[in-house]
Amino acid sequence: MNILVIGAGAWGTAMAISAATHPDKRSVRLWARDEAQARQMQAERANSRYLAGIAFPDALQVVSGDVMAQVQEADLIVLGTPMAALRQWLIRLQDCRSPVVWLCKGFEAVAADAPAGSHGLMAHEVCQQVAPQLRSGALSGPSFAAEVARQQPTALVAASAHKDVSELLVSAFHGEAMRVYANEDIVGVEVGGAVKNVLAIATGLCDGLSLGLNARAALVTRGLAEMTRLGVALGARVETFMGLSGLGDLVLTATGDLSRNRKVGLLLAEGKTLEQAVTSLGHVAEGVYSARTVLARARQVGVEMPITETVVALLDGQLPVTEAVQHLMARDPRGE
Ligand SMILES: NC(=O)C1=CN([C@@H]2O[C@H](COP(=O)(O)OP(=O)(O)OC[C@H]3O[C@@H](n4cnc5c(N)ncnc54)[C@H](O)[C@@H]3O)[C@@H](O)[C@H]2O)C=CC1
Ligand SMILES: O=C(CO)COP(=O)(O)O
Repeated sequence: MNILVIGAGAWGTAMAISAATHPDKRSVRLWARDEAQARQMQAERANSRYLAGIAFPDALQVVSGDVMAQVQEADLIVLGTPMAALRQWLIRLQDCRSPVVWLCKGFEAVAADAPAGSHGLMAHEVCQQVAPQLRSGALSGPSFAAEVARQQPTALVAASAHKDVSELLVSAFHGEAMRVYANEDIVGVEVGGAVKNVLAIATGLCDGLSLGLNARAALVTRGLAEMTRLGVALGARVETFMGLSGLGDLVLTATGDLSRNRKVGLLLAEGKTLEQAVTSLGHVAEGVYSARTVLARARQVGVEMPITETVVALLDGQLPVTEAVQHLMARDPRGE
């Protein structure tokens, strides 16, 4: 199988390493848009900017330049870019004959001053809009790039409306260190992947303010409830939220110190501005860009998401960090 990964950040690189170490021989190319970065990776046989200290396997080739020539030769195209670049890539790849899958977890961003009622889309909705003929899907689930790149055991979920696409994803990545489960519920998988990032900002804040383990467990549990409410209202299945891309990724991201979204919350608790927090990461934290859209979509379908609402107020500078918890605790009592 010939796999092309587009986007050489932490996650694209980790998944390219994972596919290239698969016991069944694969040819894996990792395409970087920055030619200087590609040359450096070729020389060092590592991605020192995004995944320092992890050597590339022999079957991984780093490429740059004319991407469409690379696309022609691929049996599977994996988009490893952030959500913000997804739309432009799907437009470029709309006539592609091979399946295209994405790794990004988020909803399209909306500007703070966007007209009321405007909202961004989930990745599969963007695909339906700009490239409906593509055979496409998403790969998601609890997975820190550094652990996947070091071949530490990981389980992912392959979501697609096309059975042959999820089967291809399973055969591309399922191996000794990685299990890949298929799931037809792409709405549930994408809602889980996007909302857990927003909730991880909240738990980072909670832990940074030393509010305790009880508070963190409450945020994770009530966060799962609001994620599930939104997903079901958008057409997802409840069970998906008990799976890898729901509870699994929420627990990982909300409690794991490798998470960039959690780190944003920790940095805000330290008194950093949002800009300082985001700049210091050196990687994308999708929750920062998705939170407003998650809330807009929730309001549109009449779903309450108090934790997300609090995170949005914080990110928009409408609520001081120290008042965020009182904001949540002051809510009227209700049934669980
Ligand atoms: N890092 C992780 O552990 C995981 C990340 N993800 C998701 O994967 C996505 C990417 O995350 P990371 O790789 O960690 O981000 P990153 O910040 O480490 O790297 C992003 C990469 O995308 C490239 N890029 C940006 N715009 C591009 C464009 N238009 N064309 C081509 N390349 C472009 C950047 O140059 C950079 O190499 C995010 O949506 C993230 O939520 C999902 C699972 C795990
Ligand atoms: O999606 C991830 C783990 O599954 C990575 O989370 P962060 O983007 O918060 O690092």
